[in-house]
Amino acid sequence: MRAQIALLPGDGIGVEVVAEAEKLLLAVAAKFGHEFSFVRGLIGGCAIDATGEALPDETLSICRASQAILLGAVGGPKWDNPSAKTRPEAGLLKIRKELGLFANVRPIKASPYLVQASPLKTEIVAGVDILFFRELTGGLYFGESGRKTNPDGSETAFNTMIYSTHEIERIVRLAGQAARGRRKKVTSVDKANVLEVSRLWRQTFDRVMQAEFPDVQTEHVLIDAMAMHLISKPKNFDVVVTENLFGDILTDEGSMLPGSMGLLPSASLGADGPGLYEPIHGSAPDIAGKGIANPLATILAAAMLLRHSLHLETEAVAIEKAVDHVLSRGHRTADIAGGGPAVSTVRMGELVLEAFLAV
Ligand SMILES: NC(=O)c1ccc[n+]([C@@H]2O[C@H](COP(=O)([O-])OP(=O)(O)OC[C@H]3O[C@@H](n4cnc5c(N)ncnc54)[C@H](O)[C@@H]3O)[C@@H](O)[C@H]2O)c1
Ligand SMILES: CC(C)[C@H](C(=O)O)[C@@H](O)C(=O)O
Ligand SMILES: [Mg+2]
Repeated sequence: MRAQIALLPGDGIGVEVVAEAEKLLLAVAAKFGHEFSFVRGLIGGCAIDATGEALPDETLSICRASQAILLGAVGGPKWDNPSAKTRPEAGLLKIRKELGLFANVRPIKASPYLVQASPLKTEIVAGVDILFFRELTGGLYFGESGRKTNPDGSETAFNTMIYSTHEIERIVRLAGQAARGRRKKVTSVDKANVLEVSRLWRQTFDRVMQAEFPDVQTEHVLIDAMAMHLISKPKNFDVVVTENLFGDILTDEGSMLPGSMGLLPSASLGADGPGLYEPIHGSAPDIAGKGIANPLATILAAAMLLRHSLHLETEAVAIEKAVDHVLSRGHRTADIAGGGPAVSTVRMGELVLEAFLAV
């Protein structure tokens, strides 16, 4: 098949990990006879430096003209000034909103080869397989916000958590559909004991699930309790659906089940148009430029890209198997090495490539 893929490496380790995923995509094209063309775009801090905008129009056009987008990460201390006109993260929020990418799918699967990499006990993490659906274009991230100076010179700032029925319905539907192909359970996470938005979320979830997915088991868990259950009994969860900020926080926490942020990919999907694929982690300024970042999250995001946007299931599975193989042989980047010997970002990319070419 022919496909155009937009590459947006972004900032910090984004550049390092996207380079490794790109090599894998090139190898997929060569091995399976596809024609992939890559177009590069600026996003985040590098885009602010070059154009003054975190998401230049040109990048958006490139993305709209592509079948899928692979993104590294945005942000870093250089652009952290709280009074700056714009921030790198604004570029990411804008691309999600502009492309209507309301569903952020984040699989959290503990590899049998990596149980030692988790700070949690083996009996807790072994066998964990959770699929998060994080709503991505609503909630506190996109509600009305502002800042004003009070008469006494102090300041007040606010953000608004806002959701409408149709925004909740569409993400709940995707979660219900996914559960049907899995263990048929959906957990909805909210704060309905306090927030009006969560009460609407809960009612809408119940209505959609009862009417359209009566065969799927459902439960509600409050966000604070979920933060605990996620690490005390993670095997209780199959599909989890939640609003934007709760999903952001819970999935970073959840990365400690497999053992590292550097292992978790994600897909951001809309009703139509290109999907956006990225690791869940950020630009990791503490390790950027050292060549030690784990590229597996981004390589696995490339596998999700092949599966969801290009419908190349065999190719996606081939990449996932190559990653498994490399981990089964004991190769580790520093984040999952537990102080033992570690390979570099580039070497990990090469090892996956070799394993991919060998099968
Ligand atoms: N999607 C994104 O682009 C995205 C996501 C999260 C954070 N950010 C941005 O990234 C910047 C840094 O944020 P942060 O430090 O809070 O979060 P981060 O995810 O960048 O890093 C958190 C910790 O995890 C480690 N880590 C992350 N990815 C890793 C990898 N692939 N291999 C090994 N270790 C890895 C980092 O070294 C760091 O110690 C901020 O500007 C933030 O806004 C961007
Ligand atoms: C960088 C930031 C805007 C982003 C988010 O909060 O969505 C990140 O943390 C993520 O998880 O993709
Ligand atoms: Mg996050």
